[in-house]
Amino acid sequence: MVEHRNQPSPFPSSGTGAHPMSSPSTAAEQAGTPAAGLDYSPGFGNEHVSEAVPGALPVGRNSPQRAPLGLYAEQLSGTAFTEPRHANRRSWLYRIRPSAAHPRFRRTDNGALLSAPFTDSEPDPNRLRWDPLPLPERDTDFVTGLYTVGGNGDVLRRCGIGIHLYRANRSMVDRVFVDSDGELLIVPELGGLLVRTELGLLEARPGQVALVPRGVRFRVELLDGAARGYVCENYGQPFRLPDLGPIGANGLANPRDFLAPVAAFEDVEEPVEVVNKFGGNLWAAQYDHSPLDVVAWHGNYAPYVYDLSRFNVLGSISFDHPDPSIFTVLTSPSSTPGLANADFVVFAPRWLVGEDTFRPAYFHRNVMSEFMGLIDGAYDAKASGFAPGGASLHNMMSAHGPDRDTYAKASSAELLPEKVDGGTAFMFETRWPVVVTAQAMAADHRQQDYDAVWRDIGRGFPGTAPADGPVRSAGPERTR
Ligand SMILES: O=C(O)Cc1cc(O)ccc1O
Ligand SMILES: [Fe+2]
Repeated sequence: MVEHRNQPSPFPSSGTGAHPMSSPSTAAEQAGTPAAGLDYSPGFGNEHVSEAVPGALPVGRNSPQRAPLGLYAEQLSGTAFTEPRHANRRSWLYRIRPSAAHPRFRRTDNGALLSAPFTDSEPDPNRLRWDPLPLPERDTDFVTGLYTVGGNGDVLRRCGIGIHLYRANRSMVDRVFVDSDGELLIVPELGGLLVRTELGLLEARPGQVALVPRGVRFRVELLDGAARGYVCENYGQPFRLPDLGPIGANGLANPRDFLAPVAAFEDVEEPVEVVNKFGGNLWAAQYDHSPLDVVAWHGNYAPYVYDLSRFNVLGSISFDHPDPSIFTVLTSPSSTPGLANADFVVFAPRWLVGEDTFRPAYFHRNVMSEFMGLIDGAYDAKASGFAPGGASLHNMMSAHGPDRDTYAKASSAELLPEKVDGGTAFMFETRWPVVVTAQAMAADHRQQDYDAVWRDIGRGFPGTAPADGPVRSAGPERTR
């Protein structure tokens, strides 16, 4: 039997224990720490290794007879034990108490947090758009402030997504949330979040996204007075980086820019409410301690934060508008190659140089369903009506694209190289039609006449052949 308790740790001591704020580690500095003051361990899907107290990690094995420092060893599996190595996600946690030491969960109010399938509304073929969700008037923390817009698939079959908004005006206090139904991709639009997870701390501000894996307990604290944003609850396979194919070994979201936390624990022996989303409902249990008590961990199942400004935007340098799949940050695959359960796609600042090209999003109908949000500024395919914090849904096969004003402008613009840097929009694109909840259909902030943005578009034929006017690019003539 090997006794590790008194051996020096072979791992760098990067954690901060009960004092989670500390100066950035070298690794985090190299990767560029978006959150000043927090340590991170960089690399998407890496086998991270972190201990808040030196010697807390066992050496050479996961589950020694007695874990170091009297800690309890516990495996957290995010994929089936037998999934292929490239997809397999699990971490080993070394904690003050085993997670098993908890009282009974009892049903609690779901509030506005709902799960697919939704039975109180019908799939709707109409284009839908919402103004920003008003900020709460009453005390509202991140969990209470979750508001479901729609979703698809089936929460119990681990397929599809839930699409939520959140708005909050206070930090979670003495309570912790865990989503057993899926991982949470959090997209802040207003206000920064400090996300205290079992595996350590993340900071996510507008322009950054945070992901909390299925089953990881966390508490959200507000860094600014109020917070609002979007959440993709992914019931399906965990988000991963998309394959790059002919793009090559680099580009789009680079793995090193994804930052996992380092171990940081709280040793709290006071009542803590743990709210567990399970099977579409909320359940709560009153613990006599904080479950955020992981002193050390290692593995590849971890939360992370990603700064969208790190996205290496690729696009056409000749002509035509590429499909927005080139803007995929993360993809949750289905069992059909190339068919995503969900893609997270970002429309980040970029140069447009296409010759003889209609440069904004084209008119289109798509078998995939497109939910869009706006983090700041404006989206270049919509001249008005799509505000930061707002949302749109272009469901399976619904006809959409540039609004009337955008079309008029872009189809007659002089095609000089142009930087589109007026804002950052994103899309949750998903394989199945999105069913909108009854609450989001009936909501005051839903726009009643989104169709109007395409009204009065004149007929295009017979038209006038473009002369050598501003519509034409300065590029060479092509013959067909
Ligand atoms: O509808 C949208 O605005 C999203 C979108 C953008 C784009 O550039 C091409 C296709 C597409 O669905
Ligand atoms: Fe679209």
